Amino acid sequence: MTIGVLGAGAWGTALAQMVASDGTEVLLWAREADLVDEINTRHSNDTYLPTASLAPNIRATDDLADMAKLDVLLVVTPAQHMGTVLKAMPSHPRDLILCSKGIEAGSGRLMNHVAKDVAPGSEIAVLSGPTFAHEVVAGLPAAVTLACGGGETQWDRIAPHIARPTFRPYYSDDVTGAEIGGAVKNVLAIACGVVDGLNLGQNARAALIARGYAEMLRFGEAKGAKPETLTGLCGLGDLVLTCSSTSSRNFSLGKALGEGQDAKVLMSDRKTVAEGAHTAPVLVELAARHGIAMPIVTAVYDLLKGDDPGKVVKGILARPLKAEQEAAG
Ligand SMILES: NC(=O)C1=CN([C@@H]2O[C@H](COP(=O)(O)OP(=O)(O)OC[C@H]3O[C@@H](n4cnc5c(N)ncnc54)[C@H](O)[C@@H]3O)[C@@H](O)[C@H]2O)C=CC1
Ligand SMILES: O=C(CO)COP(=O)(O)O
Repeated sequence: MTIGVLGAGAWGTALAQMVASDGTEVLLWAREADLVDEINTRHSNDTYLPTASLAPNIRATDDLADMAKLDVLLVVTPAQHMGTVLKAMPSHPRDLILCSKGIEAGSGRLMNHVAKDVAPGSEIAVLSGPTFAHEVVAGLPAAVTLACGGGETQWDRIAPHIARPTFRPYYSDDVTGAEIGGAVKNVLAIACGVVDGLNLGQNARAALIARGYAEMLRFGEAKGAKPETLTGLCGLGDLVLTCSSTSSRNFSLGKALGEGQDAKVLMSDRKTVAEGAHTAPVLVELAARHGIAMPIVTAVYDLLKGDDPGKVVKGILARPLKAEQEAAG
């Protein structure tokens, strides 16, 4: 069984290191030729994961044809580029494990639909959960949802190649739920960062996490996700992690917005990806299409367009009172 990782940002690099930790040979695709060189000669990735000291059994390439020949491929590009990168491959491995967290702008498609369209012969799985790359690369314990479109047969085939003593996947067959958890929590993490940047306190943050989670459940229900998937690692687990720490790029982006920095400047200066900023607009569109109220997601969208944070928060608090468990509204 040969295995590789598509995308050498922080998460792709950490996943490569985690898989390589038992001596497995891992092929890591980076789009930057100088990064390929750096990984192969210095075993580091100073741009995206400066804390990492990579195993020598990780080899990097910038040739997509090398990746096509593998049996299992972890796909870890930013969500908005996944379709383009997969399309550029001459063929596709039998198992594609999608690790990116987002929804395709324009089409509104989840990543498993994007991948299935480009690689109809592959079986799709989704790996998602509370996993900061710098902790995983350091070998600290983490657990994830590994949702297998190919069911238990696919799980039996791929789980041994992902599970390591400090990295614990849990089986699910709910690919949609696993994806929705990761995509929606990124937007909610921006909102929690805003609360932090505005010094609105920990009560407000807890309220936002709980009400944001209600939005995630509502959206998940409309898209056919199982609610129990969203109570798990890829939903609530990841929401709690990213809504509580400046290690999250999404949370940090929100914090800067709350502190009054300009959204356009913040986005144009970025080298790393804050997926929530790309997911928020498309999520607002999808929520409208499904007739679902997602006021926190909409507030994040407004902030990213440049609305005043104080005004947006006032608007959220001034909404009509309602039942906590009401299905919509
Ligand atoms: N960093 C983390 O702790 C975690 C990240 N993720 C997810 O993994 C995915 C990748 O994020 P990171 O590895 O953190 O990225 P990153 O922010 O560390 O690096 C940016 C990546 O984007 C790539 N890129 C830029 N322009 C591109 C283009 N036109 N085509 C293809 N690739 C391009 C860069 O080569 C680089 O690999 C995201 O969906 C993120 O939500 C998931 C779990 C944890
Ligand atoms: O998804 C993540 C942790 O599970 C990483 O979050 P950020 O992309 O906000 O840094």
